[in-house]
Amino acid sequence: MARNIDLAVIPGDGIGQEVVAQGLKVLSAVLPQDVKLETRQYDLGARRWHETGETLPDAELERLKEHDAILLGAIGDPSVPSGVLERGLLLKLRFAFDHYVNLRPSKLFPNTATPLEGRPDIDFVVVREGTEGPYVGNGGSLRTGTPAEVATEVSLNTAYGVERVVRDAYERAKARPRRKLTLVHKNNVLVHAGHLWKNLFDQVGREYPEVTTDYLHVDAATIFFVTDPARFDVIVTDNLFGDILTDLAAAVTGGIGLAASGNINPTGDFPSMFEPVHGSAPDIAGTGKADPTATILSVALLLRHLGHEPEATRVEDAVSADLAERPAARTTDETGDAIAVRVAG
Ligand SMILES: NC(=O)C1=CN([C@@H]2O[C@H](COP(=O)(O)OP(=O)(O)OC[C@H]3O[C@@H](n4cnc5c(N)ncnc54)[C@H](O)[C@@H]3O)[C@@H](O)[C@H]2O)C=CC1
Ligand SMILES: CC(C)CC(=O)C(=O)O
Ligand SMILES: [Mg+2]
Repeated sequence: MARNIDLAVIPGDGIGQEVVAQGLKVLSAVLPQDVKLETRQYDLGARRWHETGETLPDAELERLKEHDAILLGAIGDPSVPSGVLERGLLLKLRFAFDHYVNLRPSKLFPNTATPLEGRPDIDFVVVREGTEGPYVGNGGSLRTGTPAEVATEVSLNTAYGVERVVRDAYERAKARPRRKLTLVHKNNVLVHAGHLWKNLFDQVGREYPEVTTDYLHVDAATIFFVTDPARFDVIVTDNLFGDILTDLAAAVTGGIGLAASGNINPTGDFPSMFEPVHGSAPDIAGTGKADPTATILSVALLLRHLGHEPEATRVEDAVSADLAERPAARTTDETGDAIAVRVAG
């Protein structure tokens, strides 16, 4: 495997620009001298759309394919109609690069805010399906804008798509000490998609007798995320449920500013993409209040994905140490600097 890293960087919108700068700072600081980091910035997002009407031109998509991985900040801005950039840029990337595993780890770090009593030992990972479900854009509206309007948003679930993500989740569960996998869906109501998921979950599970399994309806899962999150080890779920659950997971494990993610293409046919779970946070953009930790932890996931395990661990340890001593009032830049100093030293 090539030791050098050829990275595409899409800072995007709002705080995306601010947090990605900190992620890159830490990445440069953690890499040993014999690993060369090459980055290419892609100007994609609201500014580009206003100037040219483009979201993600095909030529850029082609060029992005050539990189080892992508680091993304966040996409979306109030000045652009809702969905234009989210669908036309972010989801287009996830679908085009077949990021079918959306990996979202949750850990309760020391000294972080949590509404949970007794600071339980939370360490779970959500494997969110990334290319199907209600996010495929299969829908439309009739009699738009009239009192008789009807709108549909169809959830697409294929045996191919479900089986591969379920199998990935079993593999991850098998490799962890607790070896437990929970399927979250809503198969008491969404019977067509729900039964497809449950049947494949059970079928694939027969190949993993060492993994303990569990099923929860998504509404009940939200209860346990708050009352008993330590019960979870690996969770596998669909695109929409996973999106919602992982914001909740972030809120109970230190805040949205700490939640990292990887959009993984496990086959290696396309570059995987790493980004914080949060969005562009227009309410705090430009204030220096954005916490860059989620992006820095996403850099750790990126390093691990590219085979730089010691460096990934160094970043995670540095974040943990920084959080344990982090002063209350810190700017985005100061947090990036503090973690960069720790990984370098
Ligand atoms: N992956 C992506 O690029 C995502 C993009 N979005 C887009 O971002 C825009 C804003 O979406 P929202 O629903 O407001 O979600 P959001 O995640 O941007 O913000 C929700 C709340 O969390 C806070 N927050 C988010 N990140 C933070 C950080 N690093 N440090 C401190 N506080 C932070 C914000 O200030 C806000 O109060 C929309 O256009 C949305 O579509 C939303 C989620 C993911
Ligand atoms: C903005 C959406 C496309 C996605 C989202 O909220 C997420 O992936 O967490
Ligand atoms: Mg989300």
